[in-house]
Amino acid sequence: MIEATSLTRRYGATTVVDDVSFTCPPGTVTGFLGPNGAGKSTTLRMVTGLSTPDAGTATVAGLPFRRLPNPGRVVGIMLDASAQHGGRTGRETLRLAASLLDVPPGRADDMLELVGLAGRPARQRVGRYSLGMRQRLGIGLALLGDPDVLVLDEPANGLDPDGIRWMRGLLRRFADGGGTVLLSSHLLGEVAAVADRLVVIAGGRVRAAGATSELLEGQDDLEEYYFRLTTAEPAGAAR
Ligand SMILES: Nc1ncnc2c1ncn2[C@@H]1O[C@H](COP(=O)(O)OP(=O)(O)OP(=O)(O)O)[C@@H](O)[C@H]1O
Repeated sequence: MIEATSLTRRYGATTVVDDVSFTCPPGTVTGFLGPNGAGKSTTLRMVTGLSTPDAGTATVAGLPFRRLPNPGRVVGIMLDASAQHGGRTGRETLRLAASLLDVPPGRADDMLELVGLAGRPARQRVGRYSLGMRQRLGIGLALLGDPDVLVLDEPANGLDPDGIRWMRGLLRRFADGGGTVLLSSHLLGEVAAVADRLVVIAGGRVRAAGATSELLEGQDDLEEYYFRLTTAEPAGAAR
């Protein structure tokens, strides 16, 4: 599971993540929602040890990410699907990652199959991939170490409607098998379709958090509800 407690991050005089707390229990998908610049990526970077909080803590499977003995086997991460070397093929990318994680090379091929990149796409250079293909490769990389936890920044970005449906199914099955998923998005409708729980942030502060069914109960217009949540002043904002 993932536990964030009062996470805070400042850049210069600006607090971009302000006292953010949430829990992602095993067996659930948590959607982390907010508009551009809300602080989602910064929070995910703190959860995955890429950025050090100015205050607060984040743990994955009970430990701060940097203290996990074999992090790739515990948590699969996709923060930037375009971060892969463009000169390697999809298969080479996964094979190399498999050797670094010390998983059998055959697992790389299994992942290519799983994410729909087996065959010709596996032999293409990643630099030639569409954004949707990069997202698929990123998911394959995240799943390579057979982790219990997935942390994904905007995984639906660049996927076509079919791809989005595929991604939902994959994440649902992962969670139904006991896994923990935390994924970010700008789009409430898209996330509400798969997430059991939602954490909505704006201006670095949590605006709403809880079970999706409870938060959305009686809300006929998701867009309007989301707009209200993310533009209203947060409770106790005067500080
Ligand atoms: N390295 C940095 N230095 C200075 N400011 C930063 C840095 N990284 C992020 N920020 C600022 O922190 C704020 C939150 O950014 P963040 O990327 O976490 O938002 P986000 O919710 O992921 O947005 P988006 O949906 O656009 O990706 C923004 O105002 C951004 O400009």
